[in-house]
Amino acid sequence: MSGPLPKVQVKICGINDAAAYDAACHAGADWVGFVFYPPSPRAVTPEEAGELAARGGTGRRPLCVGLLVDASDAEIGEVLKSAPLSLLQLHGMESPERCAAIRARFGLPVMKALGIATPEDLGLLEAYAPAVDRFLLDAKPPRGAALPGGNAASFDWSLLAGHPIPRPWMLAGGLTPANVASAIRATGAPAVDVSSGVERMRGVKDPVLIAAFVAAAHAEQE
Ligand SMILES: O=C(O)c1ccccc1NCC(=O)[C@H](O)[C@H](O)COP(=O)(O)O
Repeated sequence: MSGPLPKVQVKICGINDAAAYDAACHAGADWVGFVFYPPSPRAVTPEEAGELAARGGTGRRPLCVGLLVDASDAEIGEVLKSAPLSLLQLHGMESPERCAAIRARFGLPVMKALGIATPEDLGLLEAYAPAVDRFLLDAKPPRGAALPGGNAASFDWSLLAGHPIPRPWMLAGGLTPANVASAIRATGAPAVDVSSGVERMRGVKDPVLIAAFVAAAHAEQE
């Protein structure tokens, strides 16, 4: 017996104000991402993330993802005192051993972000697989970029064609309401992640673009 195919899941990353949080809830996003990386224009404090996640709303509540960049145990512990996270997104140079240690210490699932530019980059998947619960496949930061992610850069999606990915995963990097459907069709991504593509200016989310992105992704099926 076969039922309807599952919808592609959506994460809206870099939520930093109430309008964006409410728009993500209302649109039916599956996850919202909070950036705990002070140099980012999207950064929030753990307390701000906790307040946003506690907002009521008419829509379904998305799960909260904490984005961390080479954070220490002490920093992660501070974040978890205030922010109710369901998933830790590690977006720095964390090794497989560090990912495993964070997962064991904090008892939360870990999603490792990997920058993809060549077929060799996909070779890292096997090394990380035992240490993580999920992958986020993103573009590498452009030369000279100030941030390790959230740069509106995409990678060559054809690199993923026919390549087994040994954990659940999300596609990220340069996605927008206009290109997310083609990205899903080209890669078979079961989930997608966006930040810049739903902003009206760097660091400022646009509720209309959030709604358009979620609708375009949810119109696709795995
Ligand atoms: O968004 C940031 O400011 C950021 C800072 C440091 C590390 C990662 C960061 N963002 C990651 C993301 O928002 C996404 O997971 C991904 O890179 C896609 O971003 P975009 O291309 O802007 O949609």
